Amino acid sequence: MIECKNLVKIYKVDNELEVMALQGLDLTVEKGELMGIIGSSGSGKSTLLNMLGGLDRPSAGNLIVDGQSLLNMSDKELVQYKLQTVGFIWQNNARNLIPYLTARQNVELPMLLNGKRKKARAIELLEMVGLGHRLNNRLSELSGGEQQRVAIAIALANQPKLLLADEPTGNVDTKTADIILDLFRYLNNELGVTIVIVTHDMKLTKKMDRVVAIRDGKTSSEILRRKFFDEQGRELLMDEDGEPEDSHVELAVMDQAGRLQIPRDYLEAIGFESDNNKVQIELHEGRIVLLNPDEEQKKSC
Ligand SMILES: Nc1ncnc2c1ncn2[C@@H]1O[C@H](COP(=O)(O)OP(=O)(O)OP(=O)(O)O)[C@@H](O)[C@H]1O
Repeated sequence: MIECKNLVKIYKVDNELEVMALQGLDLTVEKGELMGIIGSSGSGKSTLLNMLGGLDRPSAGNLIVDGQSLLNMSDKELVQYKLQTVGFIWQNNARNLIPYLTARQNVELPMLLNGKRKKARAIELLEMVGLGHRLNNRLSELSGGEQQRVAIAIALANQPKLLLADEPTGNVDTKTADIILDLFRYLNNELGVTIVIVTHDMKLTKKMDRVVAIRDGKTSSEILRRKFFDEQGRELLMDEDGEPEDSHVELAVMDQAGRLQIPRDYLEAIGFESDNNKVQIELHEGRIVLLNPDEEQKKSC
């Protein structure tokens, strides 16, 4: 569904300063996948989502979504792409919603922009997100979690193949966040829509099969759900409460040139100083070992 290769985004600030928000990012997302993206503030998560949603254009690299290259698209094609291929859900749902319209009118609006007005479809979508009983309520009469569900129905209005959500649970409590994630999972199963969710919430990431971590504008690691097997080699399916502590494993992502990012706390554990930019790499009994060169030199004296 998504093929990002060596994606670069440079922002120009005051026509002089350049900020390299994405520094050669690689990412593949399969059709029908529900996956998460995490990373500290400023790592490039929103920039990536904006590129995927066609809200901004990449500076270089390759970005293909549903067979369409977002680098070479004309402005007209980009408008169609935004209307038909992707749906967006923001943390601040004021970007999705119009407060003085009812839930149903809000969902009808994007269909109207796409040249169709389908009352029945709007009702169907609101029922799908569990708001069949709130169709004619104005947005201001709904709770934060309910408003976010209207935002999801709006994002689905034009039957997108890809749903992008930027911190969709950032403004709601933990219980509502769980309900919203369950809703995403339900929609993913029912409609087969591919879903990419940016989140800070590590608890949410524990509920996903795959989470990609971004650091300094690059994919640094992938957190994958581990598979557990019984004595006969059959896969054990866990319910959420029965999941063990080590339900996920984190793997570093290596780029095509063999480069990988080493977590800062690992470097600190070997006494690596941040003003030093070299580590000693050794092959030891079939394992690659990183050593602090200063410590090694002291030992050999
Ligand atoms: N429009 C812009 N103009 C200039 N710099 C920008 C712009 N948008 C983002 N940046 C810079 O690009 C980098 C990545 O920003 P981005 O918003 O993608 O990070 P993020 O991981 O989403 O952060 P957060 O979790 O705080 O939202 C940051 O250094 C940011 O200051």
